[in-house]
Amino acid sequence: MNQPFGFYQNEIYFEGLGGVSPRFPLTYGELESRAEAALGPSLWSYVAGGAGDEHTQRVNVGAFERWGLYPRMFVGAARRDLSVELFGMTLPSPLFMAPIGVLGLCAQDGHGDLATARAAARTGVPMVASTLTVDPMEQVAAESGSTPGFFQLYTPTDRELAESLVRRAEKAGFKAVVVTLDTWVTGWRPRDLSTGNFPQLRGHCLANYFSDPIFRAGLERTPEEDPRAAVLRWAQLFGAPLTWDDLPWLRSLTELPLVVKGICHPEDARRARDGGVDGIYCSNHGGRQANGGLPALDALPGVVEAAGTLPVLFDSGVRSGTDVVKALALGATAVGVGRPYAYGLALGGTDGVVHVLRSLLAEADLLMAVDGYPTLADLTPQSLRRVL
Ligand SMILES: Cc1cc2nc3c(=O)[nH]c(=O)nc-3n(C[C@H](O)[C@H](O)[C@H](O)COP(=O)(O)O)c2cc1C
Ligand SMILES: CCCCC(=O)C(=O)O
Repeated sequence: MNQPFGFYQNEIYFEGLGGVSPRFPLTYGELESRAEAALGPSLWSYVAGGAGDEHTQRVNVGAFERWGLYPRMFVGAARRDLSVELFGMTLPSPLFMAPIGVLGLCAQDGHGDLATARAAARTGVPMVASTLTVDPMEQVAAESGSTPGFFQLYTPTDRELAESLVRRAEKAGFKAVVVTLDTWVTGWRPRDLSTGNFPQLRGHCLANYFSDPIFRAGLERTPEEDPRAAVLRWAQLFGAPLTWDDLPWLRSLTELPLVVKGICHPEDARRARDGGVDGIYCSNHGGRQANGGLPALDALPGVVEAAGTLPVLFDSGVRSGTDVVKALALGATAVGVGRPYAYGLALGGTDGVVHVLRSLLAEADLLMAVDGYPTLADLTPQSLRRVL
């Protein structure tokens, strides 16, 4: 489904909904409540939960309500073009799927990363595959068809292992490497601490490590023979607390476009740009890591300015097509959806993810039609007004 988006009117009302299905929820509230029932208490609290009292998570979402889009008339936006250039590729829309570790477990059959990659293939919306997938990255990459996929790296303390993961990602055909900087240690997450529920510690979602020759070489017995020891080894290796001194090494890991995720301060954006990255990913991890209170959307304009000509990817709090449009107007090149697509996966596998993505795109597209913004270039900070 790589056609330009701009035909939703016909698709939605006359052509069998174009992947948007009335079987699935059309409001975020209903999506959330049905996902809660489908996921069950422990997975639900892991996916839906955040750091501290989840203030940051809430303000991430609330920040979008503080902006309003000016409607413009006499524009004749009969056809919209939502396509975007990113890392030398033309994507049909600016939407992408943010990396979600444990995503695999959200599908009824436990192979949600593969189901999501199939949704990427069907929609043209790229998936950023987490390091923490249930199935190895090679299998995830193979399911995404002609839609480019990106690999998200959690940088282990063992550099050889990091290098091996990146080599495998290149070989598997991923088109960019996204290094997540804000999660070398897990944040204070009361919901998970109270239940002792960290799926990774039960050995879930560690396929990329357990299948890795460097990881395996560091074990006395294989993960199949002694899964407990393998999980403990993983926990020791998981996250390197990186400094700016490590950026040249990260840069040297690959010739693929390198993106750094978790940047919210303009000064960090500037230093990353000067350090040779190809993209800046403004995100506060959906409020799961720190409860510092800064909505990611409020950090976006400063990051965009500091990034200069580099593309800026954005996530954290996107719940609707109007949110996508507002993030674009504030300067994002591409906008990531997180929890909502995991909920779609929980409800309906690949079809559920396609539904969520197509609903977001349909709503964004229709907003651009009605309010008179036919292309992404028409969306600028001047298109918005602060309303609260
Ligand atoms: C259950 C869950 C697991 C996540 N795992 C990862 C991960 O493995 N790597 C990563 O960079 N970000 C991870 N994230 C963060 C997302 O990429 C994204 O930043 C966040 O979901 C955005 O917030 P939102 O979902 O509230 O919009 C995870 C988020 C959730 C909800
Ligand atoms: C150690 C955390 C890995 C998954 C993740 O990023 C998240 O749960 O937010």
